[in-house]
Amino acid sequence: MNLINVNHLTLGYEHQKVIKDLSFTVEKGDFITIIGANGSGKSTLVKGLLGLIKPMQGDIQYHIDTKQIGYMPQETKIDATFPASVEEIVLSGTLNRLGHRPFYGKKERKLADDSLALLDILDLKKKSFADLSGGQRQKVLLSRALSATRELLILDEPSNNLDFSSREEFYKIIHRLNKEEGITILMITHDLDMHAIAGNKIIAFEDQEIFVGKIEDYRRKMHESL
Ligand SMILES: Nc1ncnc2c1ncn2[C@@H]1O[C@H](COP(=O)(O)OP(=O)(O)OP(=O)(O)O)[C@@H](O)[C@H]1O
Repeated sequence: MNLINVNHLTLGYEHQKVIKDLSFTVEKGDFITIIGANGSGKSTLVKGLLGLIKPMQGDIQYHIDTKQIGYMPQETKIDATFPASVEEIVLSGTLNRLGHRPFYGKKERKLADDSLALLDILDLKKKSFADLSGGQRQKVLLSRALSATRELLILDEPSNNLDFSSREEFYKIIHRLNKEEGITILMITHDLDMHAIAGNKIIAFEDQEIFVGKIEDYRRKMHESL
């Protein structure tokens, strides 16, 4: 089942085209890794998928309620000294579900608790975000995205700033969410270690072209070009 169809998409800013004629599909259960050098267009693609910038050419067709797309930004884009508790941050993931109600209800609180429990960090609920380690903060931000949706998550460099073991743990969690919870994942990563690149599909921004395909085909291509 296709969740998103990207058709001949060209994206960019004013007169600069960053992504040209890109086509791919996001199917339910996919785990798509997005790699590429700094400035190659990864975040631009995510902005396009989130509807924050409009296609210059081509289009994106959604076969999913766009409210069911959860986004986890780079941790560096969040002020770590932001004076909020873990609970408040994770609850804010449910804002889209509130509609016209001004306050969080029982349902939202349960969802936030469930999301924390899913990542085994319910014990952090009352802590201040500012007091957490980098790895814990990433999990809190992932819990917030899970409070928004269990359908499709877009993760922007979730392993940024994490030490080796926290990174390994984080990748394991994301894989579990994909395999066991059936959550479709699109993940930007800077981690070019082929072992870290996992999932079933890859979008690789290269010098002259964008490779879209299966991870094993990408591995083979890289191997052949050595
Ligand atoms: N708001 C903007 N206005 C104009 N140009 C932009 C804007 N955001 C990004 N760009 C340009 O678009 C190109 C792609 O940037 P983008 O942020 O998508 O790259 P990226 O692959 O995500 O990089 P990084 O790995 O550093 O996050 C770059 O040349 C960048 O300067």
